[in-house]
Amino acid sequence: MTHLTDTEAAKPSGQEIPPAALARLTIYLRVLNSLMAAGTERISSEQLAESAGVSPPTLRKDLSHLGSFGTRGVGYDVRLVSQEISAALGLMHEWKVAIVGVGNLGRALAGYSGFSTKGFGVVALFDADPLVVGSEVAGLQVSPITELESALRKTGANMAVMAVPAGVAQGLCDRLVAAGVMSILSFAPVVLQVPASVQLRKVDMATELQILAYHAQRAQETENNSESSARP
Ligand SMILES: NC(=O)c1ccc[n+]([C@@H]2O[C@H](COP(=O)([O-])OP(=O)(O)OC[C@H]3O[C@@H](n4cnc5c(N)ncnc54)[C@H](O)[C@@H]3O)[C@@H](O)[C@H]2O)c1
Repeated sequence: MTHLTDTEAAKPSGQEIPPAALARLTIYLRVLNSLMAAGTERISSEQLAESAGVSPPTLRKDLSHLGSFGTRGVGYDVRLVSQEISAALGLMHEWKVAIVGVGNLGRALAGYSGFSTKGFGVVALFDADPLVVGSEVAGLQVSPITELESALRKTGANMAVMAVPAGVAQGLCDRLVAAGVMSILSFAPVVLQVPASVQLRKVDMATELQILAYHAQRAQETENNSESSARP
């Protein structure tokens, strides 16, 4: 069994972490944070890999993007690795999130307590509907979308979540970018254009469900084929 200590070597500088590794780092972070909450101080790479559902070599390769965690022996220091991952993911930074569109989804996101525990504070809510503007959601008053730029400045929001209909998404996205928001997460089912310097992530649930349906169908086909070939 391989154990590693937390001795830190020089970090590889300026290298971009591949997207698949980045996604897995968030899983390691979740596992490490629950271990920390349970009072666990050290963990072997095998145990951490198993809890995260990856192979130990994958785990070690992913963590190598953050630097070397060193010598064999006593396992990973849970707090240290969690801090390193948080730093690499930009989570030591204070993220102030504005939610644009306070309908079904925006309202649910605004009230989600998991954001603040992960370092994302919702600081502003915007909507265009006069019935929604001025109402209080998750302790914040919904601002009119006409005040987007001034309220972003006032609150210092540096990240935005768009939960608006597809038809208005590009226009609002352009306004967010012009106001200096460089990180945007959109739920609108539409392709958005942003300058290369802006990070845009899209959550497309319909596409995810279609991919899931494809895999479920493939699994069913494989099962049917193996059953028919097993028949005498
Ligand atoms: N609800 C879901 O489960 C779900 C799932 C996947 C994707 N989506 C997508 O997320 C988006 C929001 O979905 P929803 O269910 O919350 O819709 P919704 O109609 O309940 O909410 C949309 C909100 O956007 C506001 N809005 C409209 N135009 C605006 C503008 N120009 N400026 C600011 N606010 C504006 C509306 O007033 C409304 O409050 C949609 O694009 C939808 O397709 C929703």
